[in-house]
Amino acid sequence: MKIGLTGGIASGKSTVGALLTERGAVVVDADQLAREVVLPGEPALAEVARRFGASVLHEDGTLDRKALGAIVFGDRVRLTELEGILHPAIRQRMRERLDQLEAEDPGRLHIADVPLLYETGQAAAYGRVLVVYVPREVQVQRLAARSPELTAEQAAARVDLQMDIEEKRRRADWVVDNSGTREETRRQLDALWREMMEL
Ligand SMILES: CC(C)(COP(=O)(O)OP(=O)(O)OC[C@H]1O[C@@H](n2cnc3c(N)ncnc32)[C@H](O)[C@@H]1O)[C@@H](O)C(=O)NCCC(=O)NCCS
Ligand SMILES: Nc1ncnc2c1ncn2[C@@H]1O[C@H](COP(=O)(O)OP(=O)(O)OP(=O)(O)O)[C@@H](O)[C@H]1O
Repeated sequence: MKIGLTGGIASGKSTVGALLTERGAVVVDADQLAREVVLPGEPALAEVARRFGASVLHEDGTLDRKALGAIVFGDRVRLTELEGILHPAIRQRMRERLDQLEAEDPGRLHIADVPLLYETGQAAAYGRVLVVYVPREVQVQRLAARSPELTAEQAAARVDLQMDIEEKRRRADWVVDNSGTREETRRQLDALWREMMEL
């Protein structure tokens, strides 16, 4: 069965993904695929450069992610334009990667870490969805701590570009609350893993 892993920005998806990997799951990260589809030579990179201009490229032709982020995370219309270029390519790659991994090793649990799983209407593609939850204030705090270049307002604005995390928690099949210590999260994962193994 394919399982979806989601949450909000800086809620702890990668942290939980690593705990699941430790236990034997195979996790495919949509943020990683989003990087692959804009590598030099990929059609999506050419399209991004055409629409957003040379200022979003480094001198060697690779994507300047910080420069592009500074444009799109401050402008919903431009973010939607970027998503229109990248999301179809990311989705296709996710499907291919999961199918390939499942064919190679059907006994394992295959998990897709997709930050925008609910926003992009993909929940139905997964048998179960696990949401990594922290309250909005903790999201903003951890995002600001991880990205010192952002002001508190910019960190809050990035959080608010996504669906409210309380709504994601309501829609979830499983919830891991990552607002406590890493040890507390690990303990929740141990219990959840036993449940997952019985699927
Ligand atoms: C704008 C880009 C180049 C900035 O790159 P950067 O390396 O600084 O950030 P990174 O990709 O690691 O994303 C960090 C986090 O930002 C959030 N985020 C990314 N894209 C979006 C988006 N379209 N809407 C809301 N939040 C987003 C996610 O929580 C993600 O985990 C990049 O985020 C991007 O290409 N975004 C569009 C593709 C997309 O929607 N990716 C989300 C996963 S499918
Ligand atoms: N339980 C915790 N206690 C304290 N800090 C934590 C905890 N879990 C994660 N963090 C920190 O919070 C930040 C966000 O965690 P992580 O990168 O796992 O989130 P994410 O949901 O994958 O983020 P994004 O979607 O933005 O890539 C990281 O700096 C991480 O080290």
